[in-house]
Amino acid sequence: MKKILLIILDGLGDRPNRALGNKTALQAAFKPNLDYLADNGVTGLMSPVGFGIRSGSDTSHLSILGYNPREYYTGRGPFEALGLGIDLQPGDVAFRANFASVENGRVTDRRAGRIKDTTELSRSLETEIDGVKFIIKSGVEHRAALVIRGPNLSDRVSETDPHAINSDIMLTKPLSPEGEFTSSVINKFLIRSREILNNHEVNKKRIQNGEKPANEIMIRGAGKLPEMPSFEKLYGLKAACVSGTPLIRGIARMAGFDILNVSGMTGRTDTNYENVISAAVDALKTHDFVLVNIKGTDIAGHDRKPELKREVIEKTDRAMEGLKKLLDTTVIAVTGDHSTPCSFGDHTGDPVPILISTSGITRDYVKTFDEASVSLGYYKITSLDIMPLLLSYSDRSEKYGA
Ligand SMILES: O=C(O)[C@@H](CO)OP(=O)(O)O
Repeated sequence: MKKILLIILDGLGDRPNRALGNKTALQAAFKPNLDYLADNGVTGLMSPVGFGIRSGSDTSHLSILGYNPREYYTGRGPFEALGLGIDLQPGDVAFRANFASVENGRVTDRRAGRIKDTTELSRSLETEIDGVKFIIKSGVEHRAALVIRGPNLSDRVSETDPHAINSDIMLTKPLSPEGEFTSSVINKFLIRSREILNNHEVNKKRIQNGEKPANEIMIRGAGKLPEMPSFEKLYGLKAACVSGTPLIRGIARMAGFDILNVSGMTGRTDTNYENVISAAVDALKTHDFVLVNIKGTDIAGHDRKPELKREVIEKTDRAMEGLKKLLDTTVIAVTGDHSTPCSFGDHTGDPVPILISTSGITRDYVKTFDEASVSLGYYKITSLDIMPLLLSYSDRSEKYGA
């Protein structure tokens, strides 16, 4: 039986970009190590969740790990909260929150200039209103998690993220009668937060320095704690997660993974790629399955920066130099969780390249790892097919039938 290393470059898939000579970032990148693995493996295109679905990183990662989101997904919020170390309790409602910039009642930046640190801002917003406790914890850049705790709370409330700039700021609405109390108490919190954030020293300083203020908190992905069987129970695999992204850490925590901390791992484009990959290689000594998530590709896609996306791919590739040596004992798979084309600036339903490499595998004829090349590869699959394939290539599958 072999070990399994699954490396996910977040938002990897792309479309041809004029700035890169009509190539995708993968096509334009110098990536000898990814190409080596593709050449010495099988490749193909993988559609996250299903063909043409514009999945989020939450539903796609769940499905890649074999948890059908249609069965287990209750919203993004609980995973963000768990990933930030909040001990979510049954009855809590959790949200993903963005610190955003607002001018004259309109959102000018959904990410407040990718602000570096919102810890002080989050601290200033914690409160209790009408018997409901508001717990807010900062994540990487503009990201945060909001958890509300109290009796009779419902996740049947609308989001306040317009997902577009120049849109009016929003309040929540109940999505059904059971969401009425929750919506009204959240709106009190949001109105109070605007006041606090607009007068906060951090924002005054940002404006003085010519930076956008983080003066609005927008929420989305309401959900309660999901119930999921552990990864070990599902597959008999002891698993570890190497990711600087709280959402991914939260999904892995829910699945019972060991969550590793790595020096220099930031969850941004400036992460220490060498440390991330070598921590994963180390973890293979003590674990059967290691999941790595590299977030930089998705950040570059959202920010419409094809050169940056190419750079993230090249840095990841360089850090992967030593992986060839593992192929006798390990199945190595590389893919994305969805496409974030730089030309679109958001997730699309385009399929993502996938490679699976290990010694002794029957190779296909593909020699380079990019969207067009792997379309000639062996597989056209959805994310729900990945775990059965990894189990089979690592000689861990149970026989189906007698
Ligand atoms: O967290 C993120 O990186 C993205 C989703 O991929 O969300 P947002 O657009 O709110 O930054």
